[in-house]
Amino acid sequence: MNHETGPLGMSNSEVDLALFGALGDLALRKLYPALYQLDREGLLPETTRVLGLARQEYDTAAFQARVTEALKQRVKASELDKESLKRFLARLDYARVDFNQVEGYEAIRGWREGSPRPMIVYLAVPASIYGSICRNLQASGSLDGETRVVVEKPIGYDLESSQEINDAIGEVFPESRVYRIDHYLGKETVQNLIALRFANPLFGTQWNQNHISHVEITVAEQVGIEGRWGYFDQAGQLRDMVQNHLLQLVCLIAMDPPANLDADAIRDEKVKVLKALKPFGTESLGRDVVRGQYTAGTSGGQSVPGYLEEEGANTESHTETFVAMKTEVANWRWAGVPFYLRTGKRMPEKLSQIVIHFRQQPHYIFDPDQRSLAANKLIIRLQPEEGIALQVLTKDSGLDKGMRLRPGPLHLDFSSAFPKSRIPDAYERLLLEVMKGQQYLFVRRDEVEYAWRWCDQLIAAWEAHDSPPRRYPAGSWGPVASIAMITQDGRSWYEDY
Ligand SMILES: NC(=O)C1=CN([C@@H]2O[C@H](COP(=O)(O)OP(=O)(O)OC[C@H]3O[C@@H](n4cnc5c(N)ncnc54)[C@H](OP(=O)(O)O)[C@@H]3O)[C@@H](O)[C@H]2O)C=CC1
Ligand SMILES: O=C1O[C@H](COP(=O)(O)O)[C@@H](O)[C@H](O)[C@H]1O
Repeated sequence: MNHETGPLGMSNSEVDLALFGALGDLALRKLYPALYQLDREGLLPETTRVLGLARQEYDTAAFQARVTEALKQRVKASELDKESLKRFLARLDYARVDFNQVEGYEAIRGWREGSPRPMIVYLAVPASIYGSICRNLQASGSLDGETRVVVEKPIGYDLESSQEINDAIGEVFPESRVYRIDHYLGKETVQNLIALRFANPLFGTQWNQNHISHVEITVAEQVGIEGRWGYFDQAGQLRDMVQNHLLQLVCLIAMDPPANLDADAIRDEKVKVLKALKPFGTESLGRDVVRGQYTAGTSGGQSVPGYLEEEGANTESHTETFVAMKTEVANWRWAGVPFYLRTGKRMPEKLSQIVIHFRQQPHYIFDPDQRSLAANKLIIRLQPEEGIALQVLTKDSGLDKGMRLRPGPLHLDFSSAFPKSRIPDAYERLLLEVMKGQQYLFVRRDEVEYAWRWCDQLIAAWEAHDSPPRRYPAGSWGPVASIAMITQDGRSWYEDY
């Protein structure tokens, strides 16, 4: 094992992890599989222990059995070996606690008795109870000056509610010990964006409005709302996906080079991008933003219900399950370069990709019929099949082709380029970084707030117009208007890879 050594001679990642919401969806689907994989790869120090906290009547053995069941559903059988599983389960304890009652928090102190390791408190619970948990942790004497807290998105529903939540966390934890998760920042290719942009002079010199004509970001989900009507109908796709994941991607594409890789150097640059996002006015709202809601259709060859027929649905709902928009980062580097964003549920496939479209050569000398081909594209695929492809033009081979051009990719497919390395899930990376005490992949308070500020003005404009979302059948690429939105600029959503 290779862990850096920290204070007290312990490795920086030697920690105790208290997991609030231990029997919830996020914990079962994402956190235990990620912790298990870290353990299996030898990245969890032997001393690391996990205390699961929830209000159900379990004992440690029943909890371990529930975690085993979750791992069997989520981890490939070939990666779930007996020895690793046994070692992982031995780290787990359980305590039944009502998070709103300070009395139950004694269980944490008991579990921590004598531990020299810092504690990580992971709040896998609704944001509405973050404040109450932080206060109870403090009142029960469970904290020390090293405890870190991890919180999930969405932080609030708008700027005001996010400020209340962040204030409540901030009364107990300084910003340097708050880790706000946006799991897109843990995805392998998203981190590669930083390497690609700032390690390659080839791109560094071209990365601005002189050389880039437009940027596309598609985050398409095949799933619907997965039984989360209660949460999703209050949120909608703008709050659920754009306010956090898509705006983080915009930041990483548009930010200026940070002075170094320190968390605050990176986050300072991201905040500048959020501040420079152009707000929508009445005219641009109608032209540059499309909201959609799925109706019944097919997904993966199966018939699926429309949004208004999902379990628990309110048939009057105008909540959007799809958004497409054209926006701009109004600054020196990006003025005049459209950023086209689209994200939706129940699309034909799961596909997250960024396409950087470079400008054409100023003077074109090849076949006029091929002129539309004549621009390079950089395609950054986040999922599935993570990879990066640069589309370049070469001469078509063959004696009869003359100087015909042929577009083709210079392709880096991560799984074939690095065949032995498993691509880790985002939560593995993020958990590891919290354990090491490194914040650069986590979102600072001002980032959350500037992102809300921009979304709030858009939501206010929608509410003022109160028009229903456009319908699109499940299994399609969204409302036709989202295609018209980009074709009105003489462009189209990129579909090949
Ligand atoms: N699920 C996901 O894929 C994602 C989730 N998130 C965020 O992660 C967080 C957790 O989400 P998710 O796992 O889906 O939520 P769940 O509702 O599935 O899980 C929450 C857990 O917290 C427990 N809990 C809630 N209130 C209390 C309380 N007062 N006392 C004791 N236990 C309590 C619940 O217990 P009980 O079952 O008894 O109510 C449950 O175990 C949320 O902030 C969510 O927005 C973010 C991205 C994706
Ligand atoms: O945060 C969320 O993300 C998921 C999509 O994540 P991905 O890693 O599968 O792309 C989304 O389904 C969910 O609604 C949202 O809350």
